[in-house]
Amino acid sequence: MTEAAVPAATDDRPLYDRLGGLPVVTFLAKTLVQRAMLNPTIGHIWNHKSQAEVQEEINGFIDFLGEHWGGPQTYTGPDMATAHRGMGVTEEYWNALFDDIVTPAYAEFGLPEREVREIDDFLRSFKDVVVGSPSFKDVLIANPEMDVLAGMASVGVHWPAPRNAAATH
Ligand code: HEM
Repeated sequence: MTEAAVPAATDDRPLYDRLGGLPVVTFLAKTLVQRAMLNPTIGHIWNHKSQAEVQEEINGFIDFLGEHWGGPQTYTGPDMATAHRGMGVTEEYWNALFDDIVTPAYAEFGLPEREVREIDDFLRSFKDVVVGSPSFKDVLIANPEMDVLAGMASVGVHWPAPRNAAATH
């Protein structure tokens, strides 16, 4: 990023515009997914994804970020719990994503502190609906008669757990 592209701390435009719009959001989305695929801890998740699936995922990610960051995009994909339910994302995977990929990228790409804070808070806010789901295949192995179209809820595996599940009253 050139010095001229760095937005002032008082710039009141949406994050999308302060970052530089579609070219920068596209670059961030594709670079993060590309590095996730190459990462030794989480790369295996993409082992059997087709080129088209990966490209669709990146395009969906661009729309998702654009919609939330003030761009013109409309995200039409599944909500984040649905997108990651049955993926088996663990705490270790989550930490690999941030420690190996996301956090180093902020400095590498010279993003200003304010934008780093907003991006980081945004991405991390999805932790509860990304991390902790059992893998769908493991649920099936434990319940071989499960109706896979009815999903894991049909055999009593609810993820994320209903918000009031832990309530004691
Ligand atoms: C270790 C953590 C994560 C892993 C391993 C992961 C992995 C994946 C994979 C493999 C897909 C594609 C699903 C498919 O092809 O059906 C996906 C979808 C998606 N992920 Fe994640 N993800 C992680 C964290 C996040 C975070 C922090 C966000 C930020 C909001 C995010 C946003 C999305 C979105 C928007 C999609 C849907 C794209 C679409 O279908 O249009 N993911 N994720």
